[in-house]
Amino acid sequence: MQIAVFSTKPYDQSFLTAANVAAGSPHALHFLEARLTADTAVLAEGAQAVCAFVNDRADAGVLAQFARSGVRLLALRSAGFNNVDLAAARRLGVTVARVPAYSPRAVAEHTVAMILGLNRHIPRAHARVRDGNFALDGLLGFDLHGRTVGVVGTGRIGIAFARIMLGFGCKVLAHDPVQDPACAGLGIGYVPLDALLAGSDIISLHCPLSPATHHLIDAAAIARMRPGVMLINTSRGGLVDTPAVVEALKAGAIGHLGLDVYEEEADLFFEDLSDHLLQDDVFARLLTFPNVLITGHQAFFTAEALTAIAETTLANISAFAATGQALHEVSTERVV
Ligand SMILES: NC(=O)c1ccc[n+]([C@@H]2O[C@H](COP(=O)([O-])OP(=O)(O)OC[C@H]3O[C@@H](n4cnc5c(N)ncnc54)[C@H](O)[C@@H]3O)[C@@H](O)[C@H]2O)c1
Repeated sequence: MQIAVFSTKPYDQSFLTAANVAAGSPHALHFLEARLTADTAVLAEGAQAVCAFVNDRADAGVLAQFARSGVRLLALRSAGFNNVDLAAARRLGVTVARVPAYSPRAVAEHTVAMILGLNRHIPRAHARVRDGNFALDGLLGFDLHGRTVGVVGTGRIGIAFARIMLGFGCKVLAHDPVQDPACAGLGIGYVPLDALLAGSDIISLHCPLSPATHHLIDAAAIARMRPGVMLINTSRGGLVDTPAVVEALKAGAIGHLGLDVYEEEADLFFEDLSDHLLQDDVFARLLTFPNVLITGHQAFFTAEALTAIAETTLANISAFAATGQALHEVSTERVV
C-alpha cells in the first residue's frame, strides 16, 4: 500500500522503515514532516492509507478529503484516538486503527520519574550543583512509602503505574467505571472519584480524553483535593483545566504539578521552538513555578515502545490490505 505518514520525525522514519524492511517491504512509506490538518490533508493524494500521530487532527473535513482521494485507512501510531472524528470516519467509510498497547510500562515509568523528580526537586538540585551551589534549602521532599496514590483509570498504563507505586510501599486508591479484578488481587481499592480526590497525596491521570472526561480536573475537583496535593497528568492535556490549575498553584492548593501533556500542546510539542517567542501565556505562567515539572509528551518515548508502535502500525496496514480489516480497529461503538 501507499502510505502517507504525517508528523514524521527522524525517529519515526527509522523505526517505521526498519519494521517495513523486516516485513519484506510490503508498503511504500511517504514521510511527511507536516502535521495533519485541513490544509495538509491534500498531501495524502495517491495514498490508500494515512499514518498519523497524537497532534494530527482527523476532523470531518480532513476525513472527507481522504474519502475523496481514495484513502481508506487511518492508521494511528498512538493508543489515544481523541483527535479523530469517529462518527465522520464511519459515515465516510474510512477505517480507523490504532496501537492499543505498545509499552504501558514506558508511560508508567515516566509518570514515576515525574513524581520522583518533583518530590526530590531533581531539576532544581542539578541546576544548583552545576552552579556550585550545594545548599539544600528548598529541596525538602517526603517519603513515598506510606503515602496514598490515587490512580484515575486502571487500564494498561494505570495498572502498570499502580504496581510500581505499590513497590514503593504506597497505598493505592483507584477510580474507573470499569473495574479490573486484578486490582483487588493487588490490594487496590476502587472508590468514587470524589473519595479518590479527597484521600490521595498524589493523583495520577490515566484515563482517555473524551467529552465525558474533558476537564475532569477543574476548579471544583481541585477544591476536593488535599491541600498541597501532587497532580500528575501523562494522559491527555484536555483532562485538566489548566487555568484552574494555575490558580491552585498560586494559592498553594496544588503543591506539585507534573505534566507530560498540555491541552494546547499541538502548537508547541515535538518542535524546537527555542528561537521563537512563546505566545501561550498560560503555558508561560506554568513555567514560572518551581514546583511544576513539564515534559513535552515524551512518556511513550522508549526504544521498546517505538519498535512496538512501528510493528503494530504496519501489521494494522498489512491486515487491512489483505482482508479489508485492520488488526486493531477503533470500535465504532466507542463513538460518544
Ligand atoms: N503521554 C504519553 O506518551 C501517552 C502514551 C500512551 C497513552 N497515553 C494516554 O494514556 C491513556 C491511557 O492509556 P491506556 O493504554 O492505559 O488505555 P486503556 O484503554 O488501557 O485504559 C484506560 C482506562 O481508563 C478508564 N476510564 C475511562 N473513563 C474514565 C473515567 N471517567 N474515569 C476513570 N477512568 C476512566 C477505562 O475504563 C480504562 O480502564 C490513553 O488514553 C492516552 O491518552 C499517553
